[in-house]
Amino acid sequence: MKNITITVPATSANVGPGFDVLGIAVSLFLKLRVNVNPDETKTDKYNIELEYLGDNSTVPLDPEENIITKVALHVMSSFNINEFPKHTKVIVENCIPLGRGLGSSAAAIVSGVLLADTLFNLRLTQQQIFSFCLVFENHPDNTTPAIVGGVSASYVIETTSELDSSNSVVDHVKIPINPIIKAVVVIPEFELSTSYSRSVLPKSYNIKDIVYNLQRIATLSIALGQQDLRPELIFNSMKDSLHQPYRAALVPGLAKILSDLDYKNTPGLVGICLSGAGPTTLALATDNFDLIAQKIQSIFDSESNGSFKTHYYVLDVVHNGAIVQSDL
Ligand SMILES: Nc1ncnc2c1ncn2[C@@H]1O[C@H](COP(=O)(O)OP(=O)(O)O)[C@@H](O)[C@H]1O
Ligand SMILES: N[C@@H](CCOP(=O)(O)O)C(=O)O
Repeated sequence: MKNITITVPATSANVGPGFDVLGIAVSLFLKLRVNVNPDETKTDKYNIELEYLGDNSTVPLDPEENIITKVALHVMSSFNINEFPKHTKVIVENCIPLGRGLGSSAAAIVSGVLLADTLFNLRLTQQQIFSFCLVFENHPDNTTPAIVGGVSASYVIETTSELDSSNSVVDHVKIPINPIIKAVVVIPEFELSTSYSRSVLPKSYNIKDIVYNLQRIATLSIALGQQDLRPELIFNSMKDSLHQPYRAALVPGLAKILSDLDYKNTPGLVGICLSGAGPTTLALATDNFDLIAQKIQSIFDSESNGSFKTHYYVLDVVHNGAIVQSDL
């Protein structure tokens, strides 16, 4: 019997102005416990048996449909491998809420690539891992920090087309973040798929809005790592004019949260934005974490007329990214 554990963190993409560029790894995890037992007689499709712990009842278990195994099969097929080793059992423990803007799909994709890599000792380079992930999620702002940890900025080169990212290459840089900063995420109890939340964005933008974000992404990438944090600099740098204004209609309360809370009226708060494609909000903070979360929750409550509940976590930034432990 051989055992592997793959752990991949949740990620909060965009961090305000960095649409499809910036992401931050935070301490909620997807964990795969894998064992390979060639003596077991049971044969499932592709030799793989999947089991989810907890409530992930909407997730398909068919290996061709499930995102983790689908990604692993894709990676394997590019090495002419068509089935998992006999008999492979994967137990999935997922603490990343689905469809909430915390990178659950990115974590699943990364885990699928690492699963294939580890089972078959493919020795994929980090660049190959990035490229395989891009086939399934054509913006690298979640997958990069899920792989490398911390806060990262990524760009894509050699994209052949929107549909075929297999020849694309991702490069990235890690952005220092002051260790006193934590991530307060307030999570509405409804799902918002990333593809739907992308569909409401305009096809073209006014140059004023583009410059607004360019100015902020540059200042934010330095401001986050400064030893003497300047809350006003981070707060103003985390504003956005490319996606949040359009997504506000999908997230009741978001507009008021972004306009009412600031670093002056909420001590400890250094910046606030939509997490990924939503509906979660991300507040970066140095103190008063629970109070900040409760303030955000009360706006969600009043603006949604109680039509949905929320819960929150105070999370650490995860500096190491995905981890594979294996006795293979
Ligand atoms: N651990 C997982 N196993 C299988 N499918 C998953 C897993 N995590 C996410 N998914 C799939 O990804 C979908 C959510 O992806 P997406 O809309 O991009 O939202 P987000 O990545 O922000 O959570 C889920 O509805 C589910 O289909
Ligand atoms: N840049 C993407 C990020 C989506 O993140 P997710 O966690 O919601 O999948 C976007 O804003 O669409």
